[in-house]
This record gives sequence, structure tokens and C-alpha cells, in this order.
Amino acid sequence: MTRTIEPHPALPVHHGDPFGHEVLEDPAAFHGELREAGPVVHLARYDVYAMARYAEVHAALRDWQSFESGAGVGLSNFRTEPPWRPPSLLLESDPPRHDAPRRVLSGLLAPRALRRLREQWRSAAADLVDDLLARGPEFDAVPALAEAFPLRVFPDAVGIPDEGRENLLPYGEFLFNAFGPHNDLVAAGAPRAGDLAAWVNAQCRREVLAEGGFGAQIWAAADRGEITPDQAPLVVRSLLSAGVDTTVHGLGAVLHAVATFPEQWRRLREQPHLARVAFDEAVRWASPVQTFFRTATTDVRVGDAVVPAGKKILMFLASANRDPGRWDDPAAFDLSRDPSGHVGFGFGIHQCVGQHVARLEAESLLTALAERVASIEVAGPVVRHHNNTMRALGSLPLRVRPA
Ligand code: HEM
Ligand SMILES: CCOc1cccc(C(=O)O)c1
Repeated sequence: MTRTIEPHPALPVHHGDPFGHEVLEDPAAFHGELREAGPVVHLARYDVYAMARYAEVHAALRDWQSFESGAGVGLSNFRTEPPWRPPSLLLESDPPRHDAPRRVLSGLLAPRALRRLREQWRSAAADLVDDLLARGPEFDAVPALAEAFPLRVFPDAVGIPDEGRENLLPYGEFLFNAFGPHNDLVAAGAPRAGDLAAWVNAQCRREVLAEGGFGAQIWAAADRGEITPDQAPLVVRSLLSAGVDTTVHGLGAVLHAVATFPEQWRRLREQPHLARVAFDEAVRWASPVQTFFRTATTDVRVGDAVVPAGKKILMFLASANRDPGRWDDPAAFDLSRDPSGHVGFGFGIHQCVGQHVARLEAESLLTALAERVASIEVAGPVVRHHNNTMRALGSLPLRVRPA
């Protein structure tokens, strides 16, 4: 007998669409309405439960037993709808299945494991910035830097062949749209999804992965019995799925931030060691990954309301990162702030396993720019690019004055 659970009477209801273009263009007002409405709000349009305050988002991220990932971290519930691709062994798994793949990637992507890449990535960033500045002081930073730098260093670090790398961005674009509802954004990407997924899967095979890359190291972990040979290609797929579009939009965010707050760029040039803080503050300020879902494993009490078992919870990471109950002057990009505790990389057992890769990419690019550029300013309209999950820029025209 199926129980028809009506939303709890203590639960406020919102009828807006977090995946509609109005909110995707500028989500701040919608986030404010959700934070003010209560600790959890029923989004009637999708029959899901929204958390937009820092305290509840942080608590839900910690409590993986009540708020599981194994039914998918998008709107679709894997228990009732077949996933469009085999579920991730990290993102879309809970312990114990999550444990070994996570342990393998944590080791490969730890700061000490990335030291071997520092010099190479620093020099790649310097070359990219030198070539760009040689062409003049005005450019669109999205293709010229935010997209160009990750694509210059990360596919090589994974060890995939050169052929077809142009598929990485559109694959990620579709993947992050697919965490949302089947709206126009998903429909636009659907025709190519099968081919893009097939290309990505082919890059995860042992025989195509270059020796010494992250991909080959994952297969070596399978040889050591740390994961099974069946799991190895899926763990490689996690890198190709999560490791490109995220850093593109993370770099776009930090470049947008320093151009919008020029006094922070001056501070970064005076104190280059602030490059890492600048990136984390930009991840808090912009939240390149805006939202993720969880699924209630029981009737879960939140405040004086109850989220029924089996229902999806939409965690607004971006709203938590700008919650005035947690952050002073949250809309300011401020390098004197300590951004630690932000949930832009998530929190708890699923906290971003690639965060150190992202930080190294950002530190490499920001250091190269800080050494060569005295000032950065926005030189034209900043155009947003809408995606169901990511905060992204379509165009960021900048003008720089060389140091
Ligand atoms: C600015 C860049 C990035 C941002 C904002 C970001 C954000 C996130 C967030 C919010 C989560 C948590 C998901 C959840 O709780 O359901 C996550 C998990 C993950 N990220 Fe990142 N990420 C970034 C870069 C990367 C990179 C470069 C890689 C790979 C090298 C990566 C690989 C992953 C993987 C595999 C997971 C799943 C971890 C698990 O479930 O145990 N991410 N990321
Ligand atoms: C950035 C959040 O982490 C992700 C995103 C998309 C796919 C995966 C995966 O593990 O396949 C992980």
C-alpha cells in the first residue's frame, strides 16, 4: 500500500523554478526567499525539499546516512528511473561501495601526489599568459584562459590521447545539465549525449591511457587489488566527468572576481601567496557548482518539519556560501576573509576529491597573471552561460595593463 505523504503543514512552500532561466541568470533573490522561508522549503514544482541555509546544507552534507547519494545526486531517483549512464562509484555511491574508489582517488589527487605537476603547470600557465599578452591587452578570458588552461594541462595529467579532447567540455556540460529536470538545456544536449558518453568511456580503457597519468595510476591500483578491474574505467570516468568543466568555471569565477574587485587584485599582487585563498574565496563567492541533490533514507526531521523517506532534497550550495547567518558581507569578494568552511567543494565523505587539482590549476594561472599584469578590468558585457547545475560565464571581456 503506497502512502501518499502530503508536505508537512509546518513546511513552507515555494512555487518557483530553480532551473528556469530567470533564476539561472541571477539566483540571489530566489536563494534569499528560500533562506527566509525556513530551514527546509517544499519546492512544489518538482515535489522536492530545498535547503538554502548554511546550517542545514552543512548538516545534510555530513549526514550521508539520512541523505544518501546512491539514488543519484540529481532530480532523477535511480530507484525509480534508470540513470542515463552507469552511476559513478564516487558521486552516486554510498559506503561501503564508495569507500575503495574514494581511497584510490584521494591518494592519487593528494597535494603531495600533485607536487610533480607544480613546475610543469606553472610553466604552462606562464607560456599561456605570455602568448595571450603578446596579442594585446583585451581578450575574452573565458576561451583564452578559463577554458584554455585546464584543457592544456588536465587531459595530459589524466593521460588520455590528443584525439577528440574537444568532446570534454560538451560532455561535462550535458552531464551537469542532466542533474536537473529534463528542460530545454537537457534537450539541447541530448542529441550528442550518446556519442559523447561513448567517447569518454573509450578514454577510460587501459590500453589508451599514457603511462604515469592519473588514468594509468588508477589501473595500477586495480592491479594491486585496491579496486577491481571492472571499477577502474568508472573511476577514470569520474576524473573526465568532474575534472574539466568545474575548473573552467572555477577559473572563470576567480577571474571575474578579481576584475570586479580591483583592490583585491592589488592585494594579490602585493602578496602572491594569497593565490590559494583567492581561489577558495572565489569558489565561495560564485559557487561554480550551485546545487546537488540527496535522497532521504527515512522520514528525516529538519527543524520542526519532516522530509518524507524517498523524497529528494535539493541543497543550494551557492546560497549556503552567501548566507548572512554564516558570512559577513557575503556578496563581497574579500581576500582578508577566511573562506574555509565554504561548501563550494561540498563537505563530508563526498567532499571534492579533486579540490587540490583545482587549487593547483588556479594557483598556477593566478601566479602567472599576478607576475605579468598590474591591473585587470571588465572591458565589456559579462555574459552568463546557463546550466542546470553550474554557475558559468559565456563571455568575460577583460582589459589588462601589463606590469
Ligand atoms: C572549481 C572546481 C571544482 C568544484 C567547484 C567542485 C565541486 C565539487 C562538489 C560540490 C562535490 C561534492 C558533490 C556531492 O557532495 O555530491 C565534488 C565532488 C567530486 N569532485 Fe569536484 N569540484 C571541482 C573540481 C574537481 C576536479 C578538478 C576533479 C577531478 C580531478 C573533481 C572530482 C570530483 C569527484 C570525483 C567528486 C565525487 C567525490 C565523492 O563523491 O567522493 N572535482 N566536487
Ligand atoms: C563536481 C562534482 O563531482 C562529480 C560531477 C560529475 C561526475 C562525477 C563522477 O564521479 O562521475 C563527479
